[in-house]
Amino acid sequence: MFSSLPPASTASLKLVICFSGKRKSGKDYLCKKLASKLEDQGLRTEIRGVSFPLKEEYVRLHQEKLDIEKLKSDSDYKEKYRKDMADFGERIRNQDSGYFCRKTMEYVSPKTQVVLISDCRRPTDIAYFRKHYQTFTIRIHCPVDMRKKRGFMFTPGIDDAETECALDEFQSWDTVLSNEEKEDQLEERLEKLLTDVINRIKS
Ligand SMILES: Nc1ncnc2c1ncn2[C@@H]1O[C@H](COP(=O)(O)OP(=O)(O)OP(=O)(O)O)[C@@H](O)[C@H]1O
Repeated sequence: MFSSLPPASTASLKLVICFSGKRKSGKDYLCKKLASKLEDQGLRTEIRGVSFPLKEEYVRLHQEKLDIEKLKSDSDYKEKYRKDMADFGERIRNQDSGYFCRKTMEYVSPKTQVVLISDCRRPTDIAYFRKHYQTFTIRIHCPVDMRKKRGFMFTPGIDDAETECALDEFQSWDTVLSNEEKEDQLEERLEKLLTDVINRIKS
């Protein structure tokens, strides 16, 4: 029923950058910053999420009138449906752990050179991208106090679930990036990250 072979439409692709981090650690924020720096270097980028096709299929299969754009944003709306969607994703992943990784790559333009995956949550996500593409993996660290300032509130059943914790003990990141510093320190780290990513593309 499922196939986890990568889609064939990624002819120009040089690198898949995998972001991981706890809720409100700054995955989307840093993903956009890095994408913008890569674009400045003349590279065509695209931000995708493992959860994007999950959300799209969840909406398609459910009778309720869900708003996909609101589900992709940081609103209360997203929080309300997060748990049920996670369970839905789990059922599909149990049959094919690479299903949503492959699905999200199906939407990538053939002209895209660097894909940034904003939300890797499991070792199987990392394993999928490493198996099929040249990758660069990034774990974002951000203290809980700072995450709270950015909108995090511990929610039992979500923040202690596998979707939020499965990569806590994962060790083999290409880099660990702290997102607690002041803006100028972060800028320095992003420039270093950009150099490392470009080197990976050239390797
Ligand atoms: N270094 C930073 N400086 C200023 N604002 C930041 C910084 N990092 C993140 N933010 C802000 O904090 C909030 C949470 O960040 P973001 O949405 O990127 O987190 P996330 O890890 O993608 O969260 P989620 O897991 O819920 O999707 C956003 O409003 C974002 O703009």
